[in-house]
Amino acid sequence: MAVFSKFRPSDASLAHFTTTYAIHRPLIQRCLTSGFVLYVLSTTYRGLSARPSKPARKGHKGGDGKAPRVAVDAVFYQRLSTILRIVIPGLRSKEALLLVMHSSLLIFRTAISLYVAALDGKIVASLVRKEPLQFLYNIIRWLLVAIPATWTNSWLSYIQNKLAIAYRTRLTQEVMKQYLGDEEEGPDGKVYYKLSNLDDRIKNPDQMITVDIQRFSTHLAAIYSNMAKPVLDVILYNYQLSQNVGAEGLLLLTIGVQTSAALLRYMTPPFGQYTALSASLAGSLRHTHSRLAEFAEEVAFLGGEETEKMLVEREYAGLVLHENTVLRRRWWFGCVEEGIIKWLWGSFGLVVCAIPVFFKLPGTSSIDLGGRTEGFVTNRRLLLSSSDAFGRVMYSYKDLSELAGYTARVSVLLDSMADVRKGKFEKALVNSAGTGESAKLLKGRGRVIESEEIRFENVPIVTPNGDILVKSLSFYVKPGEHLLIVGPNGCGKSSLFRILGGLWPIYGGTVYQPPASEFILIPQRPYLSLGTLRDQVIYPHSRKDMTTRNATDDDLLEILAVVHMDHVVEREGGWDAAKEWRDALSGGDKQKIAWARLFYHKPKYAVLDEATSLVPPDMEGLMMDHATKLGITLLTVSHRPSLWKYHSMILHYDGQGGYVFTKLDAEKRLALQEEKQALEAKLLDVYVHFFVFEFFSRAM
Ligand SMILES: Nc1ncnc2c1ncn2[C@@H]1O[C@H](COP(=O)(O)OP(=O)(O)OP(=O)(O)O)[C@@H](O)[C@H]1O
Repeated sequence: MAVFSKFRPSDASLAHFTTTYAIHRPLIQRCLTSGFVLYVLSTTYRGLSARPSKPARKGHKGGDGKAPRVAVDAVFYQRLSTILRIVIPGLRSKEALLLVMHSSLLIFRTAISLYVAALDGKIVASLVRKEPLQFLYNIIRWLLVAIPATWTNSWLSYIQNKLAIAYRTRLTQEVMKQYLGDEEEGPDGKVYYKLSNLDDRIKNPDQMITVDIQRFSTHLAAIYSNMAKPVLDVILYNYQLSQNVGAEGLLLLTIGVQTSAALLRYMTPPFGQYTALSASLAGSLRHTHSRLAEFAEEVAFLGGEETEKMLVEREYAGLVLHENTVLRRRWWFGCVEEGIIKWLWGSFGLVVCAIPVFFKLPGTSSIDLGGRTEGFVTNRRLLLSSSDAFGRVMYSYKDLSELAGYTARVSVLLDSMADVRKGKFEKALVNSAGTGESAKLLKGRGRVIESEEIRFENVPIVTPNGDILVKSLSFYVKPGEHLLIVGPNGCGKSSLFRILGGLWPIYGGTVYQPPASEFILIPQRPYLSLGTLRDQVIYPHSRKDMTTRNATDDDLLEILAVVHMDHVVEREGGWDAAKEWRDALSGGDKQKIAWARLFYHKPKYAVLDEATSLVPPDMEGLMMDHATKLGITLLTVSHRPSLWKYHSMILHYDGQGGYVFTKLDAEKRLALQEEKQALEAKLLDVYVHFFVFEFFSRAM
C-alpha cells in the first residue's frame, strides 16, 4: 500500500518542492550515496586514528614494575609501524603477497554475499508468486554459489593463519637476532644477559618471546580481516541498499547508528590496557613457577614449600583479581554492546526495509506483492549483513585495543633490547650512586683494546646497581703467568670476570684483553646444555665444528679419561645419549665435564671460579697440571690453599675497596699461613687457660 501517494500537498510550494525533488532525485541519490561512502571512510579513519590516551588507573601496575601506557593513540601507531616494517619487510615479501591474496578473497566473498542476498529475495518472491520452475532454478543457483562461497571461506581462514605464522616467524627471528646476537657479534652483544642483569624493564623475556609475540601476530593477522572486510562490506551493502530503499532511508539509518555507536565507544573500557596487564601478570606467575622448578632440590632440602606456595599464590591471586575485574567489565559491556548492535540497530533496519513497502518513492514504479516481498527479503538480508559488518567494525575497536596491548609488550622488548645494545640501561641504583664522586664515575666510559695479554689499567669495578666495589683496579696477566684472585665474599672477584667477558660496562680506564674466543670460564656450577653427552664436552661447538677441527669421539674419550670420567660414556648409553644432564650428573661430575670441555677447546686463558670446589684434592691437582701442560694460562678464584702452588701472581682484595697485586711465593705464603694458624692455635690455648683460671679463682 503506497501511503505516500495519499498525501496531498496543502499548498503550491510543497507541490513544487515535491516535483522538483522527484526530478532531481537521481542526483540527490548519487550525492547522498557518495556522501555516505565518504562518511564511512572518514569515521573509520577517525576511529582508527590517534586519540589522547586515558591515564593509567591508580594501582594498575605492570608486572615489569611500570604502569602500562596502552591506548589506541599516536604512540600505538608509531610502535605498530615500527613492527610492521619488521613483519612485512617489503612489497615483494611473502607476507605482502599473502595480504594481497587475503584482500582479493575478502572482496570476492563480499561479492558472493551481495549475490546471495539478491538470490534469497528471488527465492522468496518465486514462493509468493507460486512459480515452481523459477523456485527450482533459484535453488540450483543457490547450491552452485555454495561451491565458491565455501572455497573462499576456507581459503580465508587458511591464509589468515599463514599470515599469523609468517608475522610470528619474522618477529621471532628479529628478536632472536638481537637477543642472542649475530655470528659476528662483538662486545655489543650478550643482550640475553644484560636484559635481565643490567636492566629492570623486562622481567620475563621468555614469556614475551614465546607467548606475547605469538598473540601479537595472531591479533595482527585477524585485525586486518576484522577491519578491512567489514568496512568494505558496510560500503558495498549500503550502496546496494540505497539503490533499493533510497538514500534518504540510509541517511536516517546512519544518523541513528552513528549516534548509538558514539555512545558505545564512549562506554568501551580500556581493553588494551587490560591485555597488557594480563600478559604481564601471567608472565610473573610463570616466572615464579619456573624458579621453583629450577631450584626444586634446594627448596626441597630447605623445606621451603610453604614460602614458595605463598609466593606462587600471591602471584596467582594478583592475576585472578585482575582477570575477574576484566570479566565483570566485559560482562556489562557485552550486554550494552549486544543491546545496541543487535537489537537497536536491528529495529532501525526493519524500519528502513519497510520504507519501499509503505511509501511510494518518487521516481519509482509500483510493484506487486511478489516484488515487494523480494525487495523486503533482499533488503533485510543486506541490512543484517551490513549491521553485522558495522558491528564488526565496532568490535574491531576492541580488537584494536587488545592489539595495542600486545604491541606495547613487543615494543618494550624491542626498545629495551635496542637500548641495552647501545649500553643504555634502566636500573634502580643504590643511594650513593647519585651523588658526588660516584655519580661522576658512573658517567664515565672505559676502553677495551685487543691484546695478547690481559691488563687492567685503572678500571673501576662497579655493580649494575651502581655500587662501587673497587675505585681503580690495575693488574696484568701475561701468558704462562697464572693469577690467583682472593678476597672476602662479595668483594668483586667474579665481577672482574664479568667485565672481562664484556657482560658489565666499563666505567673508566682501559682493559687490554684477547678476543672472547680465547677465554673459557668454569664456574662453580657449570652450565650443561640440552643435547647429547658429546655436546656437553664440545659446547658451544656443534658436531660440524668438531669434525672441522678433526676431533673424533676417541679424542673426546681420551679427554674424559684425564678427568676420570671415561666410564660415563658407557654408563649413560654412548656419546649420542641425550638427557637433562643437569640432573643426570653429580655436582663433582659436572665440574669434571666442564674441565674436559676446557681440555677440548684448549683456549689461551681459563677463568676458574671455584671450579674445583666439588672434586677431591688429588683430582684437582691432576686437572691443574694437565691445564698448565696444555699451555692454558689460569685466572683462578679459590679459597683452597692447595691451589696456590700453581700460580705465580696474586690479586688480593681486602673487601674495603682496596687490593694488592703482587708476585705469589706459594711456599712462603703457605709457611706464613701455617705459622699464622699455629699462632692462632696458641693464642686460643692461652685464652682457654686464662678463662679456666679466672673461673676457678672466682669460685674459690
Ligand atoms: N647482576 C647483578 N646485579 C647487581 N649486583 C650484582 C650482580 N651480580 C653481582 N652483584 C653484586 O656484586 C658484588 C660482587 O659480587 P661478586 O660475585 O663479584 O662477589 P665475589 O667476590 O665473587 O664473592 P664470592 O666469593 O661470594 O663469590 C656483590 O655485592 C653482588 O651482590
